[in-house]
Amino acid sequence: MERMQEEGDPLERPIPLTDKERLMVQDSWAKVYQNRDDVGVAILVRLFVNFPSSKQFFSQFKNIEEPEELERSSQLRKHAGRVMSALNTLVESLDNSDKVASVLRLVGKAHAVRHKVEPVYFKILSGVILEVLGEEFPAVVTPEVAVAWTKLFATIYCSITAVYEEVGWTKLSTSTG
Ligand code: HEM
Repeated sequence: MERMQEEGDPLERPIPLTDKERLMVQDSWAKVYQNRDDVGVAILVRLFVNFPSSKQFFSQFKNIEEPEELERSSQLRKHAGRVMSALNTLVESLDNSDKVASVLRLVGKAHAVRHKVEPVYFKILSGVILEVLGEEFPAVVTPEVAVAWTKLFATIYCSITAVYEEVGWTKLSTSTG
């Protein structure tokens, strides 16, 4: 019975990071964060190009398809900065579970209550981040480092969905799974 829980989507399995994995996440992030503007925009453009339904929440570019035009959108660039900055706070605070919980609470609450974003998009975004980081920083984001990041994203996703449940999120659509 218990083994059942170990199967399934790794992005939905919240296993705590080991000390070594925390360091791997922090070391790799330091290199990524040096290029935060470009990386953040590349991640979000990839999200919106590969998963066009994720654009529906953004008034200013929900009807834009051209990657170059998406890249220029100030609303996209602003959100990219916010995502990178929140991730930076989380990575810097891996030893402080209260801080991690409070950041995720704020992010979860705002996206559920104000932006009405289906929680599945957080999982989709995590997959896109892993993909872009692996491509852009192959020497840094080795398979072992990617496993550590996957564990962090699973923790983030589970905390976010817990907040969604707490605020009484009800699914509006079935089109995104
Ligand atoms: C790690 C993941 C994410 C982080 C850290 C994050 C962070 C933020 C922050 C800090 C804000 C601005 C403050 C606020 O209104 O609460 C924001 C706004 C917003 N986020 Fe996210 N976000 C994430 C993922 C997503 C995803 C996956 C979507 C949808 C696909 C999304 C859609 C939005 C929208 C629509 C806004 C409002 C944009 C605006 O008013 O211009 N976010 N996000």
